Amino acid sequence: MSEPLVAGIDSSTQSCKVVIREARTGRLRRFGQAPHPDGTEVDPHAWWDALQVAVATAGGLDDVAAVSVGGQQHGMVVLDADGEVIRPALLWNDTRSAGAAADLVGELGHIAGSSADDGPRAWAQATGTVPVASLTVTKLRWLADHEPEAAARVAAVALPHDWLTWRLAGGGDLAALVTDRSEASGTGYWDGASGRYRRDLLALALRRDDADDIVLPRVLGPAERAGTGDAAAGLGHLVLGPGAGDNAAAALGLAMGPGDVALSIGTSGVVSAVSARPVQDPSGAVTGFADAAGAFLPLTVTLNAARVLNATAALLGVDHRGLAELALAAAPGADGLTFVPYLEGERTPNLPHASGSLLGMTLGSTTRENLARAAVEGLLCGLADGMDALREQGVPVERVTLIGGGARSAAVREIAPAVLGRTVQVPEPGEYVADGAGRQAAWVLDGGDEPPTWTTSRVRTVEAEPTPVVRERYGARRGHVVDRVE
Ligand SMILES: Nc1ncnc2c1ncn2[C@@H]1O[C@H](COP(=O)(O)OP(=O)(O)O)[C@@H](O)[C@H]1O
Ligand SMILES: O=C(CO)[C@@H](O)[C@H](O)COP(=O)(O)O
Repeated sequence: MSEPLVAGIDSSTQSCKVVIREARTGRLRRFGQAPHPDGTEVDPHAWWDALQVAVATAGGLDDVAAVSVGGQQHGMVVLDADGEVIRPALLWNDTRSAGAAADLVGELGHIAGSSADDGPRAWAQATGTVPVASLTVTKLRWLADHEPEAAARVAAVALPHDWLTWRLAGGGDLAALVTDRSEASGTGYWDGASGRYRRDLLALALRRDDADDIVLPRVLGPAERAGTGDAAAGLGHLVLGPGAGDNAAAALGLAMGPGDVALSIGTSGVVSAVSARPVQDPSGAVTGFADAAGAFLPLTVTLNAARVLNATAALLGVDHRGLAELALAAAPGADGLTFVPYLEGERTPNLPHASGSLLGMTLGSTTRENLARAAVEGLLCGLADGMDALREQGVPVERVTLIGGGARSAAVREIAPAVLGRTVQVPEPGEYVADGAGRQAAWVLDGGDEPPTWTTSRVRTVEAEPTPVVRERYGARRGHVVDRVE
């Protein structure tokens, strides 16, 4: 009998990736990818179209037994009573709901305590996370305030991966929408500690008294079947997994355990760790999300990661390889140049209106090499701050693994251990989110208590002389940015 195959999908910010692997061993059979449109507001049908192209490029799903979808977190997909998308989705990196986030934090402070100042603690206790513009709950408040007619039509709220799983199953009935713990925990209206939706917070956000009638996706367990594919589309043979948020899927793909920390350099910069207990950080630096295996995944996220490299390479007129060569040709610390990379505003620290800054420019330091190095060091400093925040929450940091598109840069790989002041594990370049989704699909198919053990990729350990001065300077200078001109 031939080996059953599973597919893992990563519907990420910039593209859709599909890996097809053997269910038992994890051996890679096929891969496909298709781009997503640019922008922080995207019609979900564009993700569906990209998924079709990526699947076709990966040789189709005819011989595949099970599939799970991992995806960018938090995006607001609002559906009307007929299951139609009401407006383009607002993505995790869309900062227009920053004011709504501040309003919601203050309002829960008044409800739970005596003043707006009690808000951060109240939210951390209620949902594990203090809302910022990235979270779905703040996007719903923005909708209620700016497009009230659309808000009044909302019959269901889904996230990108929930909506894609639902479409794979044929769509139709809103009651068929499902999600998993990791994604529910990123909405801002689900309490990871109790495993329950907080419909009072949904009602608060949408300013609707009838929020109990709004369909929220059923939250499935880590290896619970989400049903089967759409028979009318020839997908009836497919078992569907619950899927997961991208960071939780990556944790499955890397088989992370306690002490493991993933540093993902995609559109977002993410520092995440598996934790047996929920984390509630009233400072808002660490979000108390859940993972895809029944535990928790506290993480910190920056809005500025791989695209900082893209922008710097474009400015210098080089490709990724050229940028890495320039950065590695400069001395550590870039002769005193510091690049605070808040090009898209920032989420951690919560500075949605900030712009980036280049500080410490002198006639001597203003070179192409130093600019390239400062860009790499700047984005890594943001991640190093995130790692410190995790530690402050008692999360152990023992092994650090570098993943995401930015990890393909030799400069990022070589400079990361210097900035972080510790060795870094670099697995072979790969699609660890899609792999994690695939591993979940294999787990659902197998039905065991644990996900199958897959052969892991070769891992290189990268060391470097620590350069603490880089973080010291960054720490002293990151407060000197100005707001963007709107
Ligand atoms: N060799 C490289 N050096 C630096 N950045 C790279 C390299 N290869 C890919 N990237 C960047 O990685 C990003 C895509 O990474 P990915 O993790 O897939 O992002 P996302 O999950 O946000 O869609 C793109 O911005 C791309 O330019
Ligand atoms: O907002 C978060 C996590 O809270 C981001 O990690 C998004 O989930 C997008 O991830 P990428 O597409 O950049 O990998």
